[in-house]
Amino acid sequence: TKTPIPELGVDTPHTEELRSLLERVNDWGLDTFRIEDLSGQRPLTAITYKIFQERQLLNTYAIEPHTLISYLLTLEDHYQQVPYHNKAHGADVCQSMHVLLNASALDGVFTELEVMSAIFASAVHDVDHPGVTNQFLINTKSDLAIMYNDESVLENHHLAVAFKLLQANERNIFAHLTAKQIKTLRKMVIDMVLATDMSKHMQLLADLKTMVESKKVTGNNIIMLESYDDRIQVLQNMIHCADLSNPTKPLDIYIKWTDRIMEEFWRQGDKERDLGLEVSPMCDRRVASVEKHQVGFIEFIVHPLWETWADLVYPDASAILETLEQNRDWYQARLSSPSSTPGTGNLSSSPTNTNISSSQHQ
Ligand SMILES: COc1ccc(C2=NN(C3CCN(c4ncnc5ccsc45)CC3)C(=O)[C@@H]3CC=CC[C@H]23)cc1OCc1ccccc1C(F)(F)F
Ligand SMILES: [Mg+2]
Ligand SMILES: [Zn+2]
Repeated sequence: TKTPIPELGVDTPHTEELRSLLERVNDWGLDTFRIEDLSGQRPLTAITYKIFQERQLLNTYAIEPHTLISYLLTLEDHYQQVPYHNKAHGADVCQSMHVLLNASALDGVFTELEVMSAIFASAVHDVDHPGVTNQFLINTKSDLAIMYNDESVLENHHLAVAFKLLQANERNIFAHLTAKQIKTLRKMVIDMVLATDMSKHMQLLADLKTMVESKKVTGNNIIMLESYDDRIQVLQNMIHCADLSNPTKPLDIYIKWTDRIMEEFWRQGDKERDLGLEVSPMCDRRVASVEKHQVGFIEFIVHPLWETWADLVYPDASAILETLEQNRDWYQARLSSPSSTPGTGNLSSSPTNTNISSSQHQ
């Protein structure tokens, strides 16, 4: 006899409002920040629990609700309180992956196990992120860099933490999977989370372009993926797209993510300065060029990736690509013309030019 689980998996006085917000879990641009506030600071548990229910994964894999909630709450508690790579980002990438999996060009393409692997991988993909880059961990000869020999240090750590948490019986959500299913899920989750290391970006994108050029579809425009390599390559690009989806979201949400990543990189710069290390150019709050970074990020990384993804699943991601291009133009415009109203030094914040410091950092 255990304590009954609340309807939405989390204890909150805002059940009505949270329920209606979670009804929109299938929509691109869901406001994860609002869900964080309404769920008692449990966005990852609330969103992932809703997605598992929505996809009937608890029934398909005989997952006990208590076990899923226990795993999700503990997973969420292992996300660190850093400005960007915190539990809200985990929740956001998980929900974004959920929507990407619903593309009609992918209808019936992935098995239930592959779908659960993708949702799980997204939810865990940045767990225990310390708010500094791989390069910083390597440069400072951190225990993590020593442990993982400078290779995808963060991403290896996220995976190890995620799987370690499964070892407790009360958290083992995969207890009723066969040995073969667990083996397959584990390999796919490892392959997906390792693919979120930005140093793999160029290779991932090159392979995706090759796949688009040789795209094979069925009669009703559904992509055919024969080999494991093809299937995992698409799933790797999906989690990578979800991880790089901030600039494709509604502008007010995108700006909040920008504020958070800037603060996280600037705090790293502060640490580098205090350690007498060379401050990475993108981490120096004294040479703040927020708009320049966003325009560069979209031009060189985000748009090439999303343009290729939009080709693969055409026409499913066209609206997302449209929003990305509008957001790029917005930042571009603020780059060329200084702010119209004098005195508001902060240029990267919301259209109403509110002061950056007013935005909430976790
Ligand atoms: C919402 O905004 C961002 C969200 C996530 C990231 C993330 N960035 N990166 C890397 C950081 C280094 N990168 C580059 N370094 C130098 N020159 C260029 C030129 C174009 S990219 C790039 C490539 C992207 C990560 O590894 C993070 C972890 C995993 C996924 C994505 C995360 C970056 C955001 O804004 C951009 C940015 C912000 C602040 C400073 C610099 C940048 C900058 F534009 F530089 F990225
Ligand atoms: Mg990461
Ligand atoms: Zn991430």
